[in-house]
Amino acid sequence: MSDPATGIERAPLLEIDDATVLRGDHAALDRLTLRIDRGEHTAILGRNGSGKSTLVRLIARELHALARSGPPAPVRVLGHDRWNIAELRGQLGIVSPTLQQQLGNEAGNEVLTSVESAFFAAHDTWDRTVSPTMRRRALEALERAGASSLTGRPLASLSTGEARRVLIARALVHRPQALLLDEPCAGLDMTAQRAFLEQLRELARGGTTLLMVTHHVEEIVPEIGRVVLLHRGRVLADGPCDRVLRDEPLSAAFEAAVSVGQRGGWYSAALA
Ligand SMILES: Nc1ncnc2c1ncn2[C@@H]1O[C@H](COP(=O)(O)OP(=O)(O)OP(=O)(O)O)[C@@H](O)[C@H]1O
Repeated sequence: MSDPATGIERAPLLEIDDATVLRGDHAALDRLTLRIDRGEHTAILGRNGSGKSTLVRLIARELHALARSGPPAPVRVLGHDRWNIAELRGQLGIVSPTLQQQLGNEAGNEVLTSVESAFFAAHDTWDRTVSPTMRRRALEALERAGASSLTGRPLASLSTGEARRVLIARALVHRPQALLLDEPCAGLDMTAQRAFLEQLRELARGGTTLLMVTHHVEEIVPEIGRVVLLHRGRVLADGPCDRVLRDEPLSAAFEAAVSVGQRGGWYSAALA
């Protein structure tokens, strides 16, 4: 869909329509319907096993919804249901534990080289000449991810938090409209977590839409205006933070008495 006034594509960032994903003989996502607009910073929150990683892998085309006859397609990103993986990554940068593991496998590489290699992954080419434009964009992505100072270091020497920043830089190199972040703070201590979240806030303020998938309320940055609570593969609650991040919905989602606190735009949760 395009805006007649501007000609700019206005399709939502993400549309999931009645999608069921089986893992084993069990529906990890059960007739899930979700629409997220561009610029709508959103957290998808749920306890272990609620279907969060399955959702990320569905969006990333690593898993597929059950086939059904007729439109609409179960997953559309920016209005399109048929993307090749490289094109998709150009529009929606993905930061996930799987990708972090892949980065770990390149441990011998240097940081800038690793970020530049994202261009070749996206274009599936044998010619690996780094043009001046590619170098400029890789350096710019490192800067935006707060990772410029890591240039020159081998990946193997980086801490978990530093490696996560390099992963974000790799996602940003294509200047995507949005970042899909699966458990972005896993493995970070509280200082590294806050510094990393501040970097995400910068990106959000700079126009990159954040889609954050997490089981930690504390990771929901103040820029995020909408929370989708996932429970047993279904949407349990969906709405503004001040409506969803409350004792009652979180207690239902986590199947325990949860008490929610709020301070300066940040939320916290603990067992009551
Ligand atoms: N390979 C698999 N085979 C069978 N069942 C699976 C498989 N992977 C996941 N599941 C099941 O699918 C459901 C959703 O799993 P998923 O990994 O999406 O949850 P999650 O919310 O990401 O959990 P976590 O927070 O622990 O990462 C769970 O019940 C899980 O046991």
